[in-house]
Amino acid sequence: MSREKKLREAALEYHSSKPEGKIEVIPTKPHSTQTDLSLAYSPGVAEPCLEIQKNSADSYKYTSKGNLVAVISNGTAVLGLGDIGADASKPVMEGKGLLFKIFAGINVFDIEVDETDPDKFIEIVKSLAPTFGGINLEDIKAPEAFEIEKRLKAELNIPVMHDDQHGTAIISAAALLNALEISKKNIAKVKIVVSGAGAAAISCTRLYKALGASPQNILMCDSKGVIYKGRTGLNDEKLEFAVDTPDRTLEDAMKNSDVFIGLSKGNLVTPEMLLSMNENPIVFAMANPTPEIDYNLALETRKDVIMATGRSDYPNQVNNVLGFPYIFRGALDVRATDINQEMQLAAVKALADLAKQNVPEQVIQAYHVKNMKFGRDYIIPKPFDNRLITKVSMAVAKAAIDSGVAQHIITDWKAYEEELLDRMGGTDEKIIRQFKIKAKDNLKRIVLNNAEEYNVLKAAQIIAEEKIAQPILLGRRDLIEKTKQQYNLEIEAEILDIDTVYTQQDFKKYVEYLYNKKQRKGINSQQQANQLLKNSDNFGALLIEMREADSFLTGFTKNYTDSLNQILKVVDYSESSKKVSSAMILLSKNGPVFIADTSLNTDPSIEELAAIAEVTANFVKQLGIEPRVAMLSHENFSGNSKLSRKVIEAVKLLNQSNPDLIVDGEIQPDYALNEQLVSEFSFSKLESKPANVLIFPDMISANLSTNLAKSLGSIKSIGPVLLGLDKSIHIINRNSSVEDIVNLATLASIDAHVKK
Ligand SMILES: NC(=O)C1=CN([C@@H]2O[C@H](COP(=O)(O)OP(=O)(O)OC[C@H]3O[C@@H](n4cnc5c(N)ncnc54)[C@H](OP(=O)(O)O)[C@@H]3O)[C@@H](O)[C@H]2O)C=CC1
Ligand SMILES: CC(=O)C(=O)O
Ligand SMILES: [Mg+2]
Repeated sequence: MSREKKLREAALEYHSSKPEGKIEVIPTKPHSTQTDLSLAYSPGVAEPCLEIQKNSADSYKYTSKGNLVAVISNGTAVLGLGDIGADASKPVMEGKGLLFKIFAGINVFDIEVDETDPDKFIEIVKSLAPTFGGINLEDIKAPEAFEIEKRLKAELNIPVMHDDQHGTAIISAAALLNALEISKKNIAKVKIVVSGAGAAAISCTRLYKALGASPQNILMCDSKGVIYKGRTGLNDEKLEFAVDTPDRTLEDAMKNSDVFIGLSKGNLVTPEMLLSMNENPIVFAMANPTPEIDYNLALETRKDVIMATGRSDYPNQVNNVLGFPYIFRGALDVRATDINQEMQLAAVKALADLAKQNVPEQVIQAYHVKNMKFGRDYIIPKPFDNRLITKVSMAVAKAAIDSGVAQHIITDWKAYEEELLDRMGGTDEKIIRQFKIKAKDNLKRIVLNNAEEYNVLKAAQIIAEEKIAQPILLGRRDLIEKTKQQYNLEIEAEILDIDTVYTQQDFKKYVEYLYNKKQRKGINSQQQANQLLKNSDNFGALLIEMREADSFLTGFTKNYTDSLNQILKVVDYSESSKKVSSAMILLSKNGPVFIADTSLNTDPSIEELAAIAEVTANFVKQLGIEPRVAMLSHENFSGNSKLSRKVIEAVKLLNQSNPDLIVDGEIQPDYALNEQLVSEFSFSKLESKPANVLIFPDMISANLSTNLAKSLGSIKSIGPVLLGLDKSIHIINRNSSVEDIVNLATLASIDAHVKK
């Protein structure tokens, strides 16, 4: 089956599967009791109605208006499909609604209006306006679109934007600035050919002019060919771009041009036309769904082309999806009365700048590549980049305030940034963010072992860039450099070359230190110490023992206990009064839950169980969280089984050694984690609040339960963290993901704040 046919079938199946379409409405307030209904509806609902009657601005306080946008179309220019009517435009409008929601948390009512007369259409939209915080006009053909937008902007005091005009202009301008930078061309000097003279083309070209493009270097073509001075029957917008030129066709126009902007129809550009352009041509074939020239055909035709389309399935998607969600987010958040040019230019700059920053791991994974970097194939951020919401929306909100169209002034930008991130991310992301904030408080030096591995190197890049810690790369220098080059990674970090470190002058001091410390404890000659330190696990751990760095992360290429056994040869754990154990952190919707011991002590004794609880609780305190420890068993406060009696004895020990620690058991996990259920035990030290530390009676049950929760509950986790050592040393699971390494490094860094 051809690619097109497959896509057609998949798209029809996607839309027709139950429930049909792409959007539903979900209540946001409780609605399960009679009391709830008497508040949601009659009689309670009358109260907010009367408040709004007194002060119409209160509709933002008592209704969802402030976060509700209308996506309105009359179906006259639907994508590049043309005038297919209001009815047929609905899938696109629902699609815009979906994108508004997933990328900016904005609710949308899509409204398809069967009216092509501009005056009547304007009246209809105006009469609907009280429902909405903003209006996104979509797929309305030129020239009517210009008049419709102009009048609605003037006559309504909520933000109105015709997406095909300004959304497209903003994105394509950001991409154009970056493409020009890559091809080392000057916007004021390049010859630009624009195919299309409709809503999108006119508005985009106006913005390029505002950014420095020279009017005499721009040739615009519509369905009848080049728009030249003297051509009859041109509307005002087209007249604005009429130039003196002998060129009459798109083919003529494209000769010796530098930039092609396609906002017209599919397959209008031939390979010959592309070949007639200057060196390093920039081609934005943005018609949807079929570009003016196919992506692959363009690249087969010439290698030096910087190519973009409006589609998701090729690199460089220049599509207004990168704009409208964030532009409206910023505008709604400051209750802007307009979306003006200052706000649009701020969005252009934010987008162009973002493309030059390193790409987050989550985006790289979504596109199944190893790295993306500013260049020919990456001139503009990807839609799944979750930095867009902060970068673009904040820039837009700020520009709205500075240009005087905001009714709500943001002063605490850090808090606004947090609000945006909270709006989009789940609790798990919020928890990780808070850990990162804590780690950044006191920048620690963290040694990352096996740094020649891509995942470790990429994690190091993120750790350095986000200033979570200062990474030191431990591994083979030649391989580290090779991986860096292969994946185009730039990392600011010192390298410790494990292959040459022992040939260096000061290596002796490590050998002597280890020998002096561990003689009579298994290392009884300098030669033995020397040999041990050629192993990177041992060497890394010794660096922390000797305080040459603050934290050590290893384990990527080994199994957990092999790494641990190496480390324990070097660190002084026997002097530690605590139990060496490990904990996993589940990032539940109610906050982090710490589970121990998940990997080391198979069947701990009473004393060991108490010690595991103690080191875990201490670690939780270090993170700034008050530990509430539940000692788990298969029954609640009954002591019927041997297992439960072990747990009860451990609780007693803990009560003696740590009288202030909130700890109790034996209790079942479902009770310990549920506020209502735990309050059944009024005598318990947990005092009606759920626990956040779960100590299992043995390692197997802890390990299996954690895996079960992660798999069935799709809960994210961090860990395991290694507890009970005097130093911050942690072991990642073999082949951990980049995200797992970064998260564990974050906790290791906080651990190092305390363990000096
Ligand atoms: N990638 C993106 O983000 C976006 C892409 N677009 C795409 O841009 C295109 C235009 O959309 P929009 O401006 O809203 O629609 P309009 O209906 O307002 O404009 C369409 C324009 O295309 C011109 N055109 C039609 N056929 C030809 C042809 N054979 N040669 C040259 N020009 C031609 C029309 O010419 P005439 O004036 O003579 O009728 C008209 O100027 C669509 O394909 C749409 O999908 C739009 C918005 C965003
Ligand atoms: C992307 C878009 O809005 C269009 O093609 O019309
Ligand atoms: Mg559109």
